[in-house]
Amino acid sequence: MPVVLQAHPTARDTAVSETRVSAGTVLVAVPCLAQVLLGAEKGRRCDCCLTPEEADLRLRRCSGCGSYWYCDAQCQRAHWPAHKKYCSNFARYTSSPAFAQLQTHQKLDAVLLTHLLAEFAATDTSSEELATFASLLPGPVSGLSCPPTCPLTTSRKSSHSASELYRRCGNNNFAIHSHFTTIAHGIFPLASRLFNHSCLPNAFPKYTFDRQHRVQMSIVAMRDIEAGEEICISYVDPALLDTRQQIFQFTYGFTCTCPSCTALSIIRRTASPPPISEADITSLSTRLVNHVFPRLSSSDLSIALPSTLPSLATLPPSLHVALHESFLTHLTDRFSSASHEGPFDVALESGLAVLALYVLIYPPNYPQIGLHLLELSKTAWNAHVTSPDLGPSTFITDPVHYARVCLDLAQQVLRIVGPEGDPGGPAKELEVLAGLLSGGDT
Ligand SMILES: C[S@@+](CC[C@H](N)C(=O)[O-])C[C@H]1O[C@@H](n2cnc3c(N)ncnc32)[C@H](O)[C@@H]1O
Repeated sequence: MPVVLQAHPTARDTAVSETRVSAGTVLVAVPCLAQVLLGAEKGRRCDCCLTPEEADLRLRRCSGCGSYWYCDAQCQRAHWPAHKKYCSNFARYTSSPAFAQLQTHQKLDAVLLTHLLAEFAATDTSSEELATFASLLPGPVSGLSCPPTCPLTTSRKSSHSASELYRRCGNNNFAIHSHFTTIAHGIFPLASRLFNHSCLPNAFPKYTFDRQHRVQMSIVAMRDIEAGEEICISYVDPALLDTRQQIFQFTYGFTCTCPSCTALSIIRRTASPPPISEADITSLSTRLVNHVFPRLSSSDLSIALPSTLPSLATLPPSLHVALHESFLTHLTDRFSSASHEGPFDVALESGLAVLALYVLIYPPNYPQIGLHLLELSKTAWNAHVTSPDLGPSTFITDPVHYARVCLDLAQQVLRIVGPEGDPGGPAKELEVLAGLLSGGDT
């Protein structure tokens, strides 16, 4: 493992790279200690390895509780040492008034904590994973009231109380995603022990599911990292420009001082209110695109993604209003409502403005940039197929060329994170689109 811990002035420790690593390198791969599926995924994925039900995989239900599903006997056996601690009590627990009155996110927390307590009851106390979890920094709120957990059928007393473990759940809890959409929450003690947060991270956690390794998190370098450089991941979506600092304080107990947060705090002191009228949003979008992609012209629409970060600190004051979360929301709404059925000139122009904002907010190669480039490429292809004449207002005169440029960039960005989550997804879409764009129909 090319990662070592070093003392950090405010965060106890931080992970540092021991050697130079290149973009795409898996820095560490760690197992999941306990996980809980989101409600919408329950019964659709194996509770042990998170593999989704497919035509050739019918999940089997636990006959003891009727609430857990497995690929097969192998997954059920792997889950059983912990699951048997709450299996016979689980149905009574979830229908109890104490559980029923919890909000959805509290129910998830309560079941995750139950799973964690069952792991502690089922596993040898000398387990490194459990010891690492127990040694994690607790969250900021000390008098946190622990949600009701399912009573365990065990006589063995854990040396850790539920409330002690619960204090470590909030700030050491990862959203497990497939194709960059959350499907479950999980505890990965070693990753929690190692990685601090930055809104401009140089690494990204991806998840893979299989029966052999169950659920695994891999921390991937998103760019080349020098020996001695701190390795950080982002705990929240950096695009939460207005709210992320509150989340850090409330959930994690720190104030983020990364270059992006420092620049934002200065910008916020003078920025005007966000634009509301359609005309103001359109004018701001155009100025933003011209600033981020100065080489973009109507004759050659090759988008050049800046290879070094266009810093928020050097954003002209006239563009500071673009950094309100509501502006990004306006643009993404405009893009998604027009990108399937048109008008395509609106979709392509608002989509380019979203890309300009993403390039400012996210670090180079962040998957959201690649996913958005894929959407832009699909939109340009749809425009070519359904409305070959985009009309005089659009600056994109050759949608097929534009689709190719966006596809190439999307491939470059998404290749760095590599295969993750379920089969299919963006990797498959890239392949299909590449096939269409290389066909004779252009
Ligand atoms: C998942 S742990 C990270 C590992 C931790 N540094 C350690 O030594 O165990 C999360 C906690 O680390 C601290 N932390 C993480 N990122 C930080 C940052 N950028 N600045 C200050 N504290 C941070 C906070 O206390 C947070 O609740």
